[in-house]
Amino acid sequence: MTSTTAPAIEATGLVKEFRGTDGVVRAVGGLDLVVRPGEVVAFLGPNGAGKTTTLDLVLGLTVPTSGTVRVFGKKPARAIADGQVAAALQTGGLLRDLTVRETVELTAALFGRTTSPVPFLERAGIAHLADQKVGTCSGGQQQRLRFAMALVSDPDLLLLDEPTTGMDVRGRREFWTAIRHDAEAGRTVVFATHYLEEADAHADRIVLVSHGRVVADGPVAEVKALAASRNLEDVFLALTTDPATASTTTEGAGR
Ligand SMILES: Nc1ncnc2c1ncn2[C@@H]1O[C@H](COP(=O)(O)OP(=O)(O)OP(=O)(O)O)[C@@H](O)[C@H]1O
Repeated sequence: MTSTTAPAIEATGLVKEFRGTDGVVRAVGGLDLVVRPGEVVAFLGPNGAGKTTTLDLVLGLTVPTSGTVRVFGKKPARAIADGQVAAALQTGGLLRDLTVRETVELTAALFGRTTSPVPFLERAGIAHLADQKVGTCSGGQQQRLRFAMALVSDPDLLLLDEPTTGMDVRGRREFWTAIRHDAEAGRTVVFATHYLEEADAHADRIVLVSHGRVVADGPVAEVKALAASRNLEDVFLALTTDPATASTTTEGAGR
């Protein structure tokens, strides 16, 4: 990891619209966010709130309709090329016919590294699956593999989209132990989740989004206090509404 004073993420007036059959969907609607190096941030919000789209924008997988996003002061593509950011996304990124070991070796090769895959497999708790074909791994095992792949470049910023979905209890515990260890070593971690207890237990800070905008942002205790509640679920329900009820606009741009 490298040391830098620039924000890990700086999003300003970020907007992303998609053209759909019913008009234009505003997935991200003017999002402002600064994540400082070393923070562990939980990104919460109802289905369709814009979490995945925001992570895609930070990764440069899609371009903003308007607004800007910088990663360690750079355009996302530059930060990725410099190995400063990596992600474990919900789907994709895996070749079914490779083994687990080969997958991590290939990832390392893409970064021009000849490092052994074993430490990454161990940290993701899947060393025992090294010779298993990816296509025969369970959903939770594949999630762990995506995590192992994300660790290969030793990124300064790790983006995780619903990282523990499909993981069993032991998997979750090992995963969060690994994340905490990384955070203590200075890695910035941003994770989108629907598991409020994971945000409560493992994040330093919660960013709650609804309809593509930040509706609450602060340390876990502060966000809970917003609804005079000790229960994060109450805050979530009080501050968010169902994006399915959101109206669409008729103008805008696609991906
Ligand atoms: N490629 C796309 N084309 C059209 N609409 C899209 C596209 N990607 C996302 N959307 C829409 O943008 C909105 C935000 O979606 P997004 O996946 O970012 O939400 P999310 O908060 O990650 O949801 P979830 O919790 O269900 O994963 C939704 O209304 C979704 O249908």
